[in-house]
Amino acid sequence: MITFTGITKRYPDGTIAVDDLDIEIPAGRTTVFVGPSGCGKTTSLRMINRMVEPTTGLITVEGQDIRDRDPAVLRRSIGYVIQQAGLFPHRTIVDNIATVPFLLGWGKPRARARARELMELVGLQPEQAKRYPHQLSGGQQQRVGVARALAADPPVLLMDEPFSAVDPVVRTSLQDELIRLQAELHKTIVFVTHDIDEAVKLGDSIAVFRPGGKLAQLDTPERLLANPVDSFVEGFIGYDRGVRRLSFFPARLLTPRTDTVVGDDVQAGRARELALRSGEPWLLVVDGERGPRGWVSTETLGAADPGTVVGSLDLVDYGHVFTVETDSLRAALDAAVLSPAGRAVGVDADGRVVGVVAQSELGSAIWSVGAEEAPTAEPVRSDG
Ligand SMILES: Nc1ncnc2c1ncn2[C@@H]1O[C@H](COP(=O)(O)OP(=O)(O)OP(=O)(O)O)[C@@H](O)[C@H]1O
Repeated sequence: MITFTGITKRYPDGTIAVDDLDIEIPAGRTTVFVGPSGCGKTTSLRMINRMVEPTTGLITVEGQDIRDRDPAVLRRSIGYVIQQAGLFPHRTIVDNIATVPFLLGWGKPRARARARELMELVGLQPEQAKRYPHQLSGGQQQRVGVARALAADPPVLLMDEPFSAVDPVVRTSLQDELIRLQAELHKTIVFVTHDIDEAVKLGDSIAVFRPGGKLAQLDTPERLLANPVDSFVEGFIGYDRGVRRLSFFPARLLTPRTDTVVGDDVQAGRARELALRSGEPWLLVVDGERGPRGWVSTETLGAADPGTVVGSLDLVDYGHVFTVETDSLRAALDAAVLSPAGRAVGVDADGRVVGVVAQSELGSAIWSVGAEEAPTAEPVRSDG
């Protein structure tokens, strides 16, 4: 655990970067510092490894006052990852990763063996070991930065906007990798970002800073989205927080309809009867394996020869699907909003159709969870 008690940082020019901060950062979890530019996130982070010294207050790491630790020794026990990786340009990738083990006097063979192990852990290829940083992409350099921070297996990892300089696709994959690594390693991670979506995705808890270096709210992502303490926090997390909060509720809460799903070998006349009976303007057509083929409207069915099989009619693209067992209500809502028929197709893990959810049914599920605490503190994530 890391604790801040009454921490204030006033820079020599009089700027108060952090103002009387009290915070407890639990061990083995990810705590994200988030807030607008200049609100003291980086300063707070750097006080943990004594790159910045507080003006007043006490910081402890695992119960020990960090002022009692030699700063250089302390830093070797705390991994540090920054934007654009900060790699040594004239050292190979393997030697960049082995920096701290070298400093700890491990000896080159052992340090390099450890570095190669870490390259694999963070998803780098062995043949990249002998390259130099400029020969890697930005995303790969960030992976090297993470591997370097983990080299001596420190219990604490400080990450200062580590993924903000890469494009959104690479960024998503780096975030996914970090979630996977953390599930395995259980480090005490303090992660700085100004992106609330990144904070919600990665954080077990989120500390929202307000201008002037004060803590506005410290909470789980789900509680933060449900109950922002004031208008500053509400404005910062965005007024679409209600929709984002649906990520914490499983799509299993929905009951997909099956009476509006027809096989592609069913005749149009029969399908039209089904549609009329269900009162639905669209039927979902599936193939012999229950894979989705597309939507057919009652108009198309009405205009078709009753003896024609629906699979040969003009079908409308079924859009995105959601996986009923593993996706969230938000994924189901996205699927419904993006569907040309205004209905979401729910599938099982093998992509077979489980049923269809209309916007009205989604609406009642969303309404029913409105005031509820989410069943899980972790966003529901699909495997895919
Ligand atoms: N060395 C310094 N000397 C004087 N003022 C500083 C120094 N470093 C930071 N500051 C000021 O302290 C305040 C907090 O800065 P800090 O970098 O901690 O904020 P931040 O929340 O991390 O911002 P960003 O998201 O833009 O990185 C800012 O007003 C900044 O200008």
